[in-house]
Amino acid sequence: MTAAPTIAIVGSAGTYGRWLRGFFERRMGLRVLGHDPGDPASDTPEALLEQADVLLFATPIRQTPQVVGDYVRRSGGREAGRLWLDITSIKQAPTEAMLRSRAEVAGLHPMTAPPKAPTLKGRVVVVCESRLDRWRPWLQALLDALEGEYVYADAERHDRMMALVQAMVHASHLAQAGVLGEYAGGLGGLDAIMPFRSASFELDAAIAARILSLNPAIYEEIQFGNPHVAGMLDRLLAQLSELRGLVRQGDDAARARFRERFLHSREAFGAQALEEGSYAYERVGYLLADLVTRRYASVHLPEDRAGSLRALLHVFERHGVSLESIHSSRTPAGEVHFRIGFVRGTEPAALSTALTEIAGTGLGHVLEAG
Ligand SMILES: NC(=O)C1=CN([C@@H]2O[C@H](COP(=O)(O)OP(=O)(O)OC[C@H]3O[C@@H](n4cnc5c(N)ncnc54)[C@H](O)[C@@H]3O)[C@@H](O)[C@H]2O)C=CC1
Ligand SMILES: O=C(O)C(=O)Cc1ccc(O)cc1
Repeated sequence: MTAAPTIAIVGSAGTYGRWLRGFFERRMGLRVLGHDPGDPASDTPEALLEQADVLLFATPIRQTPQVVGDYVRRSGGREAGRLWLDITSIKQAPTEAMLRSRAEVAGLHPMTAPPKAPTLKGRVVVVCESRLDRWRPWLQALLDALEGEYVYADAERHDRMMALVQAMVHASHLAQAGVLGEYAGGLGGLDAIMPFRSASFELDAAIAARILSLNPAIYEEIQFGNPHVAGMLDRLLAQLSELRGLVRQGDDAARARFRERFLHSREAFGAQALEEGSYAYERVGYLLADLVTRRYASVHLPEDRAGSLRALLHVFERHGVSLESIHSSRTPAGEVHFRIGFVRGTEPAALSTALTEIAGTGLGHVLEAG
């Protein structure tokens, strides 16, 4: 084990492979090799096995156990004393395949698509520590550098959890997307439905849209590649069937049964989870409401120093422009920017002068204004 190991990424041209290369090179200052059939200029598998201390599999879920098996064969024992990692969304089969090598083994599962930020700060990462010894301190250094929120589980427990955390959520939103598609003819599609939205509908539609925008192979495999999913779908379907039966029955007994079930689920959640979840929902509701503000500006403050936000706000104050909301988030480069909403009736000329002054003095970069 070395303090600055050479990393090799299998699947280096993929979405996560590219993000990870940037992370290892820029944030950890490590040498990175990579192989990907999609990138003819990438290194050969043999170069990876010959030169790398850490091998990381970032390959499609369905292929990963087979790809790992291929590397076990090619490596032929050279992997002893090295570390093999994977980031597959399903853990059991890839982990079993990696354990057939002589390498130390850990599985990581970032619960997010590669973010636009340079690290996984604030994002949950599941860690399956399968066979760790001398690489444990370096793995910890990697986790520290990634800045994630870590939860530990063995591969089997991970997959059971994912049947709920991912497969159930995806399945129910895909079902919603299907129903919305079927209703589109009669009601005019999502464009016609959205003006009637509740915050819940907006969030659910956003989740469905997100699922439908990302790599379909991942969503397919999260359903089809996890042995715990079929049982979860049975339960989901049973719950919906029972509800449908009660609604069709429609009498007081059915309503009583509905209330009973409702109360039962409330108890199962527990008072604290209900309170926290409801509060989280309210906060998101305020955020969504702020985002529909007619007049807004997104501003990046290039000077990361105490007082620069105050200086920015002072410009609005001097031009008589009142703020309605202010939120911060990250640009694709990982820089913080502020989205500022202005009160109804804001004078467009005053706002425009203020924004011109902000850009002109270099106080802030105005990324977007409306
Ligand atoms: N994209 C996401 O949102 C997340 C992905 N993951 C996991 O990360 C892994 C990779 O996902 P993505 O980067 O999104 O997929 P991707 O499809 O963008 O990338 C996979 C890459 O692997 C390459 N590949 C296929 N067979 C190979 C082989 N034999 N040797 C070397 N490379 C090979 C492909 O050419 C492709 O470039 C998956 O296991 C997925 O479950 C985990 C969390 C989130
Ligand atoms: O960021 C999102 O929308 C996702 O939920 C993406 C995602 C896809 C697969 C994973 O295993 C984890 C996260």
